[in-house]
Amino acid sequence: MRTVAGVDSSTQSCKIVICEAATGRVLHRGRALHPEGTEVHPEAWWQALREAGAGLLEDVDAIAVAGQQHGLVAVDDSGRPVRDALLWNDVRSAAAATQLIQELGGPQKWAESVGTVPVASVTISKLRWMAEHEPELADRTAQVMLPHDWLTWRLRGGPGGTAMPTTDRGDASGTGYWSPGDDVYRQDLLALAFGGRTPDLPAVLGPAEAAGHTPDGVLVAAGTGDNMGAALGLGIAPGDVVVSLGTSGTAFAVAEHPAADASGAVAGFADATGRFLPLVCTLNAARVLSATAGMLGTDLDGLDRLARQAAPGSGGLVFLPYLDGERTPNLPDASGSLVGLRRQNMDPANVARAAVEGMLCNLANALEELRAQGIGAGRVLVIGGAAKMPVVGEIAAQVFGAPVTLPEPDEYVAIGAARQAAWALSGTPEPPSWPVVAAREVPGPTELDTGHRIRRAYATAVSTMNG
Ligand SMILES: Nc1ncnc2c1ncn2[C@@H]1O[C@H](COP(=O)(O)OP(=O)(O)O)[C@@H](O)[C@H]1O
Ligand SMILES: O=C(CO)[C@@H](O)[C@H](O)COP(=O)(O)O
Repeated sequence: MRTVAGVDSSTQSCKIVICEAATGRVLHRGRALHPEGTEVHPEAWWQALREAGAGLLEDVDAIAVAGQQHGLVAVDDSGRPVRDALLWNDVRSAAAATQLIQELGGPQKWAESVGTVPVASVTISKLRWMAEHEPELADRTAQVMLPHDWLTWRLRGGPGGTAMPTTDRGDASGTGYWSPGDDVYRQDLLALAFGGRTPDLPAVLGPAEAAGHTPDGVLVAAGTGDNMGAALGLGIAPGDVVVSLGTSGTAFAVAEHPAADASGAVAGFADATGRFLPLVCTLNAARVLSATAGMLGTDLDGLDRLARQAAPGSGGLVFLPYLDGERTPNLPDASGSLVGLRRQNMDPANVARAAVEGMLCNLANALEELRAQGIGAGRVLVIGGAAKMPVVGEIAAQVFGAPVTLPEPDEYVAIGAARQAAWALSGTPEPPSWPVVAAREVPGPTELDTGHRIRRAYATAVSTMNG
């Protein structure tokens, strides 16, 4: 039996699944935590991968890594990182993004050039920040790569070895200097951002192409970004929209054509199959719930119980979930707020429910941004750590005003990476057909008024906050 490993190197942890290559059956799982913070040394991801894969990776036939998108890994001419990686959720590059938009002639130009209008998260904004604030490190930067590129290279020997770094279309599309429409690096934009410097960039591999082999001879597939991995793991159909509630909240769909949204809300990414992955990303999702649970002196099960005790609308409380700033809407310096407190509604149950409603209203707006670009209209699948909380699926249906599909909780990013590894191993034109993911349906609301009321209250609180 041939087996493949899929790695999800996401913000908070590294998760690994070992699957039967022909069928996708998951045989083993591993997990290890990543360090906290928005700056992380890339070797910490490698250590976590080794810890999560201990005793699992020796006998696999192929492996692929799907990683958190956008993180800036800058290395010197010996391949060693010149600083800790700046992650997608590090907002220090917000002003750099604004400068870049102005310098190219506005958001439309960016949307047309690379499908994405820069925000703090995007790699190109981080390069500009580094050029401005750490010019001596920028001068030492010989090559720039992404978290999954680093791990893929590390698997193949990394610094000191003979292998050259690689990436794929999906992850390259989140850099801001690769065009998904034209399939080329935009060296001019790289130079614009990085003070005229043009460090080396990894070769962009096709979907089923292999990056190479580990020193032990295991095939290493191209890998991809974590959201692209989830799309491949779920095997979504045209029209399906995935809402992922991990550290980030994302809403995305597979599309035949690249997106170019000048409003900046929808990022026009590429996917891991040769198509495209228009995506809206929020900075705040699952950790809104863990932080609220902590504040209320309970755990996630306790938060679920409390949220069920409150009525829809949380007695008039609105929780704006911008605890880590926000990316969509683009409010990098925002903080969270609890709006509408009265003596009568000020209890843990209302606060718990308001946190879930607030997180999901932010994602409901993301779904609307996709719809405004003509994307979606089919099933809404909710995945990610926070989807494990039972009340989340119910409130999602209410706030989205539609039925919600809850795939059986699993590591779909890692499964997608494993499927990519099986694809590279098989050499077939299409990915191996793995079984349809088991899912539970939460019916849409019997009346739409309650959901509308919750979303109106949320929109009012947002516009009051924006002055
Ligand atoms: N039962 C649960 N209810 C709510 N949140 C959960 C639950 N289980 C895990 N989480 C949260 O999910 C998050 C991890 O989800 P995951 O999708 O793995 O994120 P990431 O890929 O960003 O690392 C953590 O913030 C964790 O607190
Ligand atoms: O920046 C984005 C998407 O553009 C994030 O979705 C990151 O890819 C991190 O993902 P998670 O760790 O939250 O899964």
